[in-house]
Amino acid sequence: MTDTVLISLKKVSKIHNEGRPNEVQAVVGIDLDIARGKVTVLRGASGSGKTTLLTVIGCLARPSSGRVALDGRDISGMPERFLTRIRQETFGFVFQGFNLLRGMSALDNIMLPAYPQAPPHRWLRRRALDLLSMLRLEHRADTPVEMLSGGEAQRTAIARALVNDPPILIADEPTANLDTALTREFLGIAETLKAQGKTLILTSHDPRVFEAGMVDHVVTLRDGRVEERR
Ligand SMILES: Nc1ncnc2c1ncn2[C@@H]1O[C@H](COP(=O)(O)OP(=O)(O)OP(=O)(O)O)[C@@H](O)[C@H]1O
Repeated sequence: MTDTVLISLKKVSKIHNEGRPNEVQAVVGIDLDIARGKVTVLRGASGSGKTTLLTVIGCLARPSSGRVALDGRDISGMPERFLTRIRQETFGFVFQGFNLLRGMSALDNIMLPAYPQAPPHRWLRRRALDLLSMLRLEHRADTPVEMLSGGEAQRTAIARALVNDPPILIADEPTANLDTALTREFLGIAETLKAQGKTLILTSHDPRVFEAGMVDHVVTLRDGRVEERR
C-alpha cells in the first residue's frame, strides 16, 4: 500500500543563534515526507540535527527557511496562536529526560496538557487513569514522579503525551538509558499505538529501535542533511 503524506517538509533549514558568532546551521535544506499511520525514525550521530528537525516537525520551532505542511496545509507562516493550537491538537511529545514536573504525582503530570481545553475534571481523571492502565502503571498514579523508576517515568511521559489523544506522537531518543527489557517494552507500546492508527516519529541512534520490525521508514541524517532514507 502506498503511503499517504501527513507532514511535508520542503527545503527546510534551521539555524540556531542566527547572525551571532555562535551561529550553528543544524538542519540544511531538508525535503521530507512523513507518512500517516506509520513509524518513522530519524537516525544519525549526535549533533546530526535529529532533535532540531523533530522540533520543526512538531511545530515547537519555526524553520529559518523552507516550508512545513501538515495535512496539505502550509503552517510555516501561521501566527503563533494558531500554531499553538495546532501543536496542542496534533502532537504529543515525549522529551529526552521526560520533563516531568517534580513534586507532582504521575496522575497530575498526565492531566496537565489537557488543562488549556478545560475538560470536566472527572472525565479528565478517568482518561488519565485509563492511559495509566493501558501502560500498566495504575498502581503508580499517586506516586510523586521523582519516586518512579526510569521505565515508569517514561511510561508516565508517554501517557502525558497521549492525554489529548493526538494523532501524532513524537519521541526524542525514547530508549536512551533504557535496558533491553525496557526497550522492548517501549517498542511494544509503540506497536500498540501504531495499531491504534497513530503516526509515530522518533529520533534514535539505537539499532534496537531503527531495526525494529514495526518501523516503516528510517531517515539517516548527517551534518544536518538527509544522507539516506528507506
Ligand atoms: N538551542 C540550540 N542553540 C544552539 N545550537 C544548538 C541548539 N540546539 C542544537 N544546537 C546545535 O545544532 C546541531 C544539531 O543538534 P541536534 O541536537 O539537533 O542534534 P542531534 O542529532 O539531536 O544530537 P543528539 O543526538 O546529541 O541530541 C549541533 O551542532 C548542536 O550543537
